Amino acid sequence: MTTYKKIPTYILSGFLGSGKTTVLLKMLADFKARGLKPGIVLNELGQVNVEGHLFKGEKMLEMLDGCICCTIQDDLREELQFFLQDENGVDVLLIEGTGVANPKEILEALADPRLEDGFETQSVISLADASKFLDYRSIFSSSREIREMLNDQMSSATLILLNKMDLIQEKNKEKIYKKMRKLIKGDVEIMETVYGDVPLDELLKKRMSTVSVSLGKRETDDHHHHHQHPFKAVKLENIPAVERIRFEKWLKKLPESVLRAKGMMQLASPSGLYQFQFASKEVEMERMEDQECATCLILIGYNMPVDELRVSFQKEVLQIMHA
Ligand SMILES: Nc1nc2c(ncn2[C@@H]2O[C@H](COP(=O)(O)OP(=O)(O)OP(=O)(O)O)[C@@H](O)[C@H]2O)c(=O)[nH]1
Repeated sequence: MTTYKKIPTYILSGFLGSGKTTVLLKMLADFKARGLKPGIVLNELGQVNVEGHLFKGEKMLEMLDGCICCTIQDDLREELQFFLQDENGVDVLLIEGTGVANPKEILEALADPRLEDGFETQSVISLADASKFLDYRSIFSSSREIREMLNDQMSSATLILLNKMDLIQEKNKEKIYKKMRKLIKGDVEIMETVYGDVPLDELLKKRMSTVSVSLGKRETDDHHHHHQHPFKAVKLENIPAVERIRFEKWLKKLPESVLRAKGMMQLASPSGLYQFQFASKEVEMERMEDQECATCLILIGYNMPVDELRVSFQKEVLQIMHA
């Protein structure tokens, strides 16, 4: 029998804006420094990957406008085959789900008999935004589906990164740990992080011995392919130049139903094209090297009042009064 080396695979999980891409980029940089060739599977909720430029030159598959956990779980299976072809070989594979993906479903896709011999899941690294961990549990207390998804993101983990510790209120720490301990398996380690900073060796530890997914239960996919995501991504395009201060003010005043925003904006001053990130009520902007990209604003949230948001953007940011 021929034996060949399986590709060590890491799953990055965690809710919207918790810091998955931040950790992924650190892992990539470290792999390269060690002379390893990484492969990446990225899944975005919006129709466009606004962070695409960060991965220039990488072997990457993007799965846009869907979510690994439902409609494109089959695509994930198909596309993972890409990395099994000799010419696309990689030393290690990183899979980042959307912020609303259930890592169990990713594990299930990897446990497919056609893939099982090719990939070996080492760890499910789940990030939690420490500054929002308790808030989210109260905001979503009335939705069983979301609560379960948030809980599964923690309970399926083999390592938890309690991220954004710089934004946390000290008095909440004990409550977070209490809640977290109830969700995770006893021996799962929790590491406190800021910008996902952990030694790579900790992230790379093989923390998964057997994949606890029952393939017997795949039941022709009847149940989990039909749920509707309560989360939606809305995209605004062709946006004229905006004043940075006005835009940031608008972002910070967004209703709680908007959980995350990102995109590409043309700023009036300082003038230029900027990529922006909005998570945990914080805004980050970075000037793009390539100033030719199209502008867009992606809002991700839960039951968002889309028309109101569009109108308030026009009025408050673009100052179009007759919107
Ligand atoms: N203050 C603070 N900001 C952080 C930290 N970690 C990440 N961020 C910022 O939070 C924002 C979201 O981080 P990402 O790494 O894009 O989060 P994500 O989980 O990939 O987000 P989704 O794309 O929504 O799934 C970015 O602006 C990050 O720079 C942290 O520890 N502290």
